[in-house]
Amino acid sequence: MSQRMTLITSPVFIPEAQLKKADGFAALFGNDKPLCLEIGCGIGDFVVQIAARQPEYNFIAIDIFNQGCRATCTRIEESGLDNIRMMRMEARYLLHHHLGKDSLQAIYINCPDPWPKKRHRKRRLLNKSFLDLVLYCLQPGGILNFSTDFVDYGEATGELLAADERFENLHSTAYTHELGDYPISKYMRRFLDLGQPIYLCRYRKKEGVVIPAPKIQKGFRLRWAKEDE
Ligand SMILES: C[S@@+](CC[C@H](N)C(=O)[O-])C[C@H]1O[C@@H](n2cnc3c(N)ncnc32)[C@H](O)[C@@H]1O
Repeated sequence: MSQRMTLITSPVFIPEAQLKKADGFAALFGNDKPLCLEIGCGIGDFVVQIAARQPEYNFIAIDIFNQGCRATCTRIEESGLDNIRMMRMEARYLLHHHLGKDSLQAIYINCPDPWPKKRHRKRRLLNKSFLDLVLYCLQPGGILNFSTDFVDYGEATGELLAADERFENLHSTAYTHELGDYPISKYMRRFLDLGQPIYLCRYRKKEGVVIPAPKIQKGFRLRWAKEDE
């Protein structure tokens, strides 16, 4: 799908070159609070809710969709919160190139693209090799949070995580429909309003788990418009 590109000049938007120049996220935020990441933040409604509740953490929100990045920047600015930054970046690219071993306190992935056709399932973000990368970047005790409205994606991810001994399940079942105080994103709201349950998985990386550095997979670097570089 082609995107209508607009230049993002928001002070909370961090082009990759700025991150490289700053030499890390602590310098960007001006403090070394633990870092959390939301992947595929859409219009940014979730990250603003979670960051407002947790001022003791810094949050990076990423999306590959230029218009979503714009909307997120506007939301962050309107919130007045100083613990969120937005980047237009592909998840695996960011994790491999800018977030290292044990660098994240939490990862949030809400309603990722479900790729419902069987022949497209291999394009889904959540799979075994992605989990290796997630585990490498999460610090011991760090939490992976995943939600989806899509039955097959929820069941498959719940099974994958429950079978992975490197994680401790924060719920008593592989996934749950009980959201508790978990913030509701735009897509989650849309499906809840239609009466469809959300599948929520929350898993903690166990202490003492050793993850070898995952190999970079080819083929996921997207081409950016010049102005976002
Ligand atoms: C279905 S929307 C969900 C948006 C939001 N999380 C919500 O729940 O309202 C999925 C979002 O993930 C983004 N996305 C898809 N693949 C991505 C990737 N590999 N890295 C970063 N963002 C991605 C899309 O651009 C889109 O904005």
